[in-house]
Amino acid sequence: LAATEEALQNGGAVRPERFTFSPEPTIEDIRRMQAEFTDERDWNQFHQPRNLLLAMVGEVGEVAELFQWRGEVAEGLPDWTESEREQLAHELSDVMIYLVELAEKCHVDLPQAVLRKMALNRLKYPASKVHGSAKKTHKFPPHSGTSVCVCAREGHLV
Ligand SMILES: Nc1ccn([C@H]2C[C@H](O)[C@@H](COP(=O)(O)OP(=O)(O)OP(=O)(O)O)O2)c(=O)n1
Repeated sequence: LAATEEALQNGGAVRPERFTFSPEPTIEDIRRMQAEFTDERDWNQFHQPRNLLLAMVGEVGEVAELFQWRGEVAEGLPDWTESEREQLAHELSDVMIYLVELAEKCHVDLPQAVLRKMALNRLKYPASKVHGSAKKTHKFPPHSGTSVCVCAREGHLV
């Protein structure tokens, strides 16, 4: 029934089901688990913001290495082996772990910051204006991104 409803909404075309994540762990769960990991090892002394940023960028490089020289790959990575997919899962997790800890150490409440940023994205790229086009049709004036305060809940302006 759901597929039929979606097909009707899409003018008859059946889209493959979207891949979704598990609801847990939350970003706060990840922050807490990584905090426990670093506390247990007395590693906070090394985990200042700049070091975490460099560690994260290094892990982004490791993700890039997995895609290097392969050409474009289709969604779901159909031609990758299980081992290559697991390697990718490890490297993406490393990026996420360092990103979350970097945000923590910079006192950025990441889940809420994401909501505010998505609300700004919606304002900058109204669906009615940009539908089907990847062009940058509108730019904020310089510095407005840092001074505009948007209150957002669940990605919508309130
Ligand atoms: N000082 C450190 C070292 C590691 N980690 C954690 C966070 C990352 O999730 C993971 C990174 O470990 P490695 O530096 O060993 O990197 P890789 O797992 O990618 O191994 P390699 O670089 O050998 O491929 O371990 C950490 O929090 N702080």
